[in-house]
Amino acid sequence: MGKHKIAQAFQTVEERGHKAFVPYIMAGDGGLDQLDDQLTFLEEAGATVVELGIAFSDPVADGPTIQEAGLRALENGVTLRKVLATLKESKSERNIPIVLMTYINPIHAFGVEQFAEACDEAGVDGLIIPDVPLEEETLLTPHLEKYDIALIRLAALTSTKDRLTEIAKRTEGFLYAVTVTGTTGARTSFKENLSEHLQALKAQCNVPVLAGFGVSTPEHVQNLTAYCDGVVVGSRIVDLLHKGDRETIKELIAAAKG
Ligand SMILES: O=P(O)(O)OC[C@@H](O)[C@@H](O)c1c[nH]c2ccccc12
Repeated sequence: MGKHKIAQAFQTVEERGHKAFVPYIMAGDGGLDQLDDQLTFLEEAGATVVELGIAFSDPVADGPTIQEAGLRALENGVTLRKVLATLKESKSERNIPIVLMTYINPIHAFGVEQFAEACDEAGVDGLIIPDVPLEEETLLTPHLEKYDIALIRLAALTSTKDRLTEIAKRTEGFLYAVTVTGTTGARTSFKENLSEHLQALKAQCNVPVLAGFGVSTPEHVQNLTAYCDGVVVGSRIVDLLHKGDRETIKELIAAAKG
C-alpha cells in the first residue's frame, strides 16, 4: 500500500513504454454512490493513479470548473469522513492507487493522526495538500510515514531554483509540476520554456515528474509527455464526467500510451 503501490503503478507504465495519466475527479460530484463506478471506469480506461478531490468551502487553488464540481459535491452532502468511509468499503475491489487532494483545514478538523490512520484504513496511498508549504509539513510527515502514505509536493513555476531543488528531492510518489501560474482550469497553450523547466525538474528528482494544470487535449498530453513522465488532468475530466462523455475521457487517457 501507499508509496510502494504508487511506485509500482508507475513502474508498470514504464515497462509498457507508456506515460502516466492521472485523472482528477471531485469525490461526490454526481453523488458519492457513483464514486466506485467512476473509479472502476478510470482504472479500466487505463489511468495510472486517481487524484480524488475533497470539496472544500475555500478552494484557493481551484479554477471555476473544479469549484463548481465542489459546490455540487457539497450540495450532495459530501464530507471528508464520508469519502473515506466509501473508499474503505470498496478497498479490496480496487487496484488503482488513490491520491487524495484536500486543503489542510479539513485535516486539522479531523485530527492529523486520526486522519492518517483513516487514510490507511481507506486504502489512500498519497496526499496532495496545496496549502501546506515545505516549512510546515513536519506537522504531517511523521504520521504519514507511519502508514507509508506519500506526500506529493507541488513545484510552482514561480518557485526559486533552490526551492525547486528542495521540493524535487523531498517529494514522494511523484512530483507535481504545475505548468502555469494561477489556478486550475483548461487552457489553450503553455509557456515556451516549459520544456526546459520540466527537464530541469526531472534531472533533480528520483520519482516521476508529472505535469498538471491546463492539460485538456490529447495534443497537450503528447506534447508535454515528451519532457516528463506523465500528466495530471483535472478540469477537462471533471467536465466530461459531469456531461457523461466517457468516450472522450478514454481518448484522452489513450493519448498517454503514445
Ligand atoms: O484542472 P486542471 O487545470 O486540469 O489541473 C489539475 C487540477 O485540477 C487538480 O490536480 C487539482 C484540483 N485542485 C487542485 C488544487 C491544487 C493542486 C492541484 C489541484
